[in-house]
Amino acid sequence: MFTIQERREQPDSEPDHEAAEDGAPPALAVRELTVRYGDFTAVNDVEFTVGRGEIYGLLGRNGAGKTSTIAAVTGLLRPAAGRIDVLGRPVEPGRHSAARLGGALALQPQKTSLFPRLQVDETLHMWASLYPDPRPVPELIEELGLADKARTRAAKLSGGQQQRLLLATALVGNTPLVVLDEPTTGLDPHARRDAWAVINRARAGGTTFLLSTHAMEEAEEMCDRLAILHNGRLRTSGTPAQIVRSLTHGSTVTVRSAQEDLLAAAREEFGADAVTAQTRGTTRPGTGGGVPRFSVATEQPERAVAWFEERAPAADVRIHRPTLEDAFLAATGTGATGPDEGSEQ
Ligand SMILES: Nc1ncnc2c1ncn2[C@@H]1O[C@H](COP(=O)(O)OP(=O)(O)OP(=O)(O)O)[C@@H](O)[C@H]1O
Repeated sequence: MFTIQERREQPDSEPDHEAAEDGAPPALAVRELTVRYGDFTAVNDVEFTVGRGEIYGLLGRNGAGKTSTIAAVTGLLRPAAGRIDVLGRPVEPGRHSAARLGGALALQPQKTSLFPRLQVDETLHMWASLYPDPRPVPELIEELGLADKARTRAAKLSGGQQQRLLLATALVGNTPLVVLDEPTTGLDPHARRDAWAVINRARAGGTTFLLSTHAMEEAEEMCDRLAILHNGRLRTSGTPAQIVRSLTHGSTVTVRSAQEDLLAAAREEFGADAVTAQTRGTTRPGTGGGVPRFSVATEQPERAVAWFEERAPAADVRIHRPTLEDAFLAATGTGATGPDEGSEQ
């Protein structure tokens, strides 16, 4: 667990996104946001800021409050409390709030928003007509890999093709801020990477993205910064590397070896506290289950591996570096405590 103080001391701590150097307001500022459904509080005092040209990710377990946050940001629901500014202008909730923001913001619609009888090109022309400065539809159809489906009705697209069409409807507005709710769910690995490339190209052109995702690889690859929501609260935020560092305990080297003195030697070399003997697991043939195992917590895994290679050349030695998924599990597991701890303030 970490504190705000600790995070501030990190050398690559987050830049201040309150305002760009030229004094321009950030793409998105969410302050003290609370969303309630009746008596139930789905989003509780959440704050974050997205700088211009950033890709900012919202992570959280099912029901954590991501979609509710997005709905408030895009003006689709009226928050119980808080303030949301897009490019310095307050979001006023209402059915046409995105349009009222003067084409500043586009939201990827839900699949149910597709008109089943409209063709791909017709769908995109319809969405393009809602914005003051839309992107050319044929160009976007090409970019999203839908050229051979341009004249196909939405109802006849596969699930993944519909997902790509939805991403295209969010991008066709050519807006400074694009909000995507799980943009790559249901896409095959090729299509997912194509979608990432499309998003990255738009970002290179200056577009800012707020996106929610359950895909840790996507969050790590795509997002400049992330916020993890847990039970409606902002649990932590920062760059993926900062979040991994702050919520995990460094690298581990796991060792399997039948060499009898190795465990004792490792305790002497790395310190008894750093070495954890594992209880024997499976003894299925070929799994190595019968061979004693232990792990070494270390900040210098390569040095530890070199030490084992010299000391026990036959040992099976592997490095496990903590991942964003490890950090996510630590932040949102049943043991996760202190929802405010480490929040970006
Ligand atoms: N219209 C609604 N009425 C009542 N409760 C709602 C409504 N919409 C969402 N909730 C509740 O608010 C909480 C947050 O829901 P939300 O959809 O924001 O979560 P999420 O993080 O987007 O989840 P998921 O990853 O499953 O999409 C959940 O407990 C959900 O049941």
